[in-house]
Amino acid sequence: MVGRPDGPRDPIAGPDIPQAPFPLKLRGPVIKGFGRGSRELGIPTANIPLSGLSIGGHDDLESGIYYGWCTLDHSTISSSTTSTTVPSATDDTSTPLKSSNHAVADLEYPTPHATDDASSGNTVYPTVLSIGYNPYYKNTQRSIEIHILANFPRDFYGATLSLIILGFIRPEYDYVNVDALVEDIRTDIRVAQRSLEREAYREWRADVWLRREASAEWVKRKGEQVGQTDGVGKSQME
Ligand SMILES: Cc1cc2nc3c(=O)[nH]c(=O)nc-3n(C[C@H](O)[C@H](O)[C@H](O)COP(=O)(O)O)c2cc1C
Ligand SMILES: Nc1ncnc2c1ncn2[C@@H]1O[C@H](COP(=O)(O)OP(=O)(O)O)[C@@H](O)[C@H]1O
Repeated sequence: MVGRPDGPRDPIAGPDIPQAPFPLKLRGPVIKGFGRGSRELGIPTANIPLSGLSIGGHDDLESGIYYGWCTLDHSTISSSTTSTTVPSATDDTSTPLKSSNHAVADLEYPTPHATDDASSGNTVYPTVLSIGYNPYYKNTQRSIEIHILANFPRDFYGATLSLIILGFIRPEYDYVNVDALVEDIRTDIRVAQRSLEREAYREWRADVWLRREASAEWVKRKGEQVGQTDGVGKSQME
């Protein structure tokens, strides 16, 4: 795996209009990751199961850092987030630490866009995400890790996260230390923010995929498929 190349980063990623394979539409329940995002990096990332990529047949999507829009449906939290039922990517069954975002606390996040009434689950957030093996940590399993450009008062494990990926920023790299990784993620956040401000990217916030009705329908169908015992998702380690 390559280390990060020297030199300045581009301020914007991707063409003025999203091009194939984008948009990519993913959905899944927020599950536990390795607990490093908040604790070690100060940048929380919401993980969804790898099976989220299968929805559009994107299992072989290139690993790397992407940006897009997402929504959260909090209504699935109460039914699927006790300490025993949240699917976990680790063997760690301890209560997750309260999220901490100290490495990005100074970044100004835009006011989220409400396509509808915010309490109805249709608040659309800009996101930057990593799909891959986190070479700095040498993971053996691929994971989908989504940092939402917003400040949340508490964790939302079990929420259903719907995502539209619109662009690719860079491949994953290994780093000399954690500060170098954090610095690049901070740049990714700014790149994502600027890239999404373009009109042809902004208009995707209104897509039906991000609406609560679409996620509710998906949760219902998934429940019918797997039965009541399995909850709404699988662990990403499966
Ligand atoms: C925008 C973004 C870029 C990232 N880039 C890299 C990278 O280049 N190399 C890497 O090893 N990990 C990268 N990561 C992944 C972090 O290492 C990962 O989020 C962290 O290990 C937390 O994992 P956890 O949520 O499973 O605890 C990136 C994460 C984000 C959100
Ligand atoms: N801005 C944010 N973006 C993503 N997740 C957030 C954010 N703020 C709080 N969270 C919460 O923090 C959790 C991620 O914290 P993290 O330390 O990375 O743990 P994990 O390894 O379990 O993913 C998410 O699952 C979510 O519940």
